[in-house]
Amino acid sequence: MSGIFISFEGPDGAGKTTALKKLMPLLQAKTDQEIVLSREPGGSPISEKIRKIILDIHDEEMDPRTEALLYAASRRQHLIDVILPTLKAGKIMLSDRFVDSSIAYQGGGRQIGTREVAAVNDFAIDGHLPDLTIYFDVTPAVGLARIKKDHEGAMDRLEKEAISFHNRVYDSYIDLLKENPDRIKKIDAQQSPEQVVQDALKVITEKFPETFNKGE
Ligand SMILES: Nc1ncnc2c1ncn2[C@@H]1O[C@H](COP(=O)(O)OP(=O)(O)OP(=O)(O)O)[C@@H](O)[C@H]1O
Ligand SMILES: Cc1cn([C@H]2C[C@H](O)[C@@H](COP(=O)(O)O)O2)c(=O)[nH]c1=O
Repeated sequence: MSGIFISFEGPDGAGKTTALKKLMPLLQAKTDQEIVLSREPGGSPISEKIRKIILDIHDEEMDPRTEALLYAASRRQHLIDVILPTLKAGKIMLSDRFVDSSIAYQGGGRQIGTREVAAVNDFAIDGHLPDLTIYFDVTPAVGLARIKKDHEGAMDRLEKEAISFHNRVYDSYIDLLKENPDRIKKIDAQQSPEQVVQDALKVITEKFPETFNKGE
């Protein structure tokens, strides 16, 4: 039995974390394969340590390329510690963010360049791309308003960036969607939380009908 790797992407405040919590039990009810949920940056002990450095609001002077390398390093360790063992065991891996986040945030947002950031990440991921990526589409204005309402006083270093940064991230995601129509599927994340979960469930079960076939 081979595993399935699904990543979840979107601008800050898109609602991925909220949706994943509700999606997990719904998906698990449709398959006998175990589902593992993780996140980036982080997801394993070393990667979580790197996460703290990257998102620390006091690291104002962090160079953009240092930031890109840290995200890639965190990703590499997460891949080795969690993603590959999960897939090798025939389980289903759900990751809240993966390589597309680096292309959008560091490539586009930080203006390092998508090819440059992809090259660094090629070294880190060694060809291991998700089988499916669900992109939560929300405008930066809506996403940031949600975050401000939720935890304005505890916003991280990336969330605190200017709206121009978040607009570039958004534009890069749209480019990624156009460039990867088979792998990346968009859902409207400005709908109600319940509808967002239903749409994500539909995309996943339609893509892998033989895996998510319980209770049909
Ligand atoms: N569909 C929705 N409509 C309105 N508010 C939502 C919706 N989904 C999530 N939210 C709210 O938006 C905020 C951000 O949601 P969440 O943390 O799930 O987003 P996220 O994609 O994980 O963000 P980030 O990547 O920035 O951590 C939370 O306060 C959450 O309750
Ligand atoms: C993986 C990854 C993430 N980011 C950014 C995106 C968010 O602003 C934070 C992560 O916080 P979250 O609340 O866990 O979503 O980091 C990035 O810039 N590059 C990446 O590769």
